[in-house]
Amino acid sequence: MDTPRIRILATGGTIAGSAGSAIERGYRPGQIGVAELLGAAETLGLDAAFAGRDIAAIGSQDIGWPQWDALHREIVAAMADDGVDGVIVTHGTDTAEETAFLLDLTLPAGKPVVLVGAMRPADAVGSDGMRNLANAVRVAGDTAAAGRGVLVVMSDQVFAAIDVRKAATGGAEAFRGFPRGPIGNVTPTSLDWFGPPDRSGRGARFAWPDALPKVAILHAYAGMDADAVGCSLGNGAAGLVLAGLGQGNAPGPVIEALAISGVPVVRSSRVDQGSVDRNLEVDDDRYGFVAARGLGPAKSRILLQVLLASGMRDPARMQEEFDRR
Ligand SMILES: NC(=O)CC[C@H](N)C(=O)O
Repeated sequence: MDTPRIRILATGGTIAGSAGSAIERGYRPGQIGVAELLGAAETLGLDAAFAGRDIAAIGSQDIGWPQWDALHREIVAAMADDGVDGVIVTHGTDTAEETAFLLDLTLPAGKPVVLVGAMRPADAVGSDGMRNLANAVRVAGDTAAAGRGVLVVMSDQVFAAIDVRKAATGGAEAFRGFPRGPIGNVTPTSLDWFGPPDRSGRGARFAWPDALPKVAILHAYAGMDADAVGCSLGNGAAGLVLAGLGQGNAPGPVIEALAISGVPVVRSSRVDQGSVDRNLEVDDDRYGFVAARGLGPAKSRILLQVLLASGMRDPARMQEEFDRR
């Protein structure tokens, strides 16, 4: 293949983070702009041609609608540009799963779109940023990366947006995939996919919304009372996601309050692994709840926001979307 032409959209995060010294513990994410990032990437001698754009320079804990809207617009433009073969988004790791999944729901299968981050700042000893970026270049430049949805590259592994979660607060290998683990292994000089693309030719699942409605996540715990439900509704939540116990459970009074909340309710789990299925201990049919299946709370919230933005209200229709992969 000809030298792949990669567009890099920078948003910040630890991959652009700096402590000012290799032995400094504290650091600030989003300190290194795309020009400097590209300069560093050029020195690696990768077989790729780069162009870049700064979308934001933030820790991803601060990401939200304005950055997502800009990012989506830039990626759509890059997909339509004959001079671009693949897109890389540099991103903080804290909310990479949310951004990746939102883009996954709203972009057509076409050119590869790859999110990449780092767990150690650029000037730390053993920084993982440049290796992850080199790996992302390898993936974004591979035509077989298209048709797999939005991808996340971390620690020599490729994850699909629908599976990926940040599963550890520290260490370079902080990302896991559920229910599928990684769908490929990557190094700067190799790329192995574990199967063929599963989304080839698919259009965008949802149109890009005009805005995302307010949806709250309620984290369940032993002894939880129903206050959180009332607070969220009082603050204008248009939907609620329960980060429930085990299979999406919560104490009886919480379930009862959710049932009469008058807004769509998705039951997910605070547990990292496994799915939440319908009508196991909670009678979803009776209460009108939606079971999150394989999606964790953060991604359940994104999907519920997109469904609400599309005008959907019927829990049965919503369940079909949560059942889809
Ligand atoms: N490893 C990281 O990228 C964390 C830095 C920051 N909290 C962010 O998510 O952007």
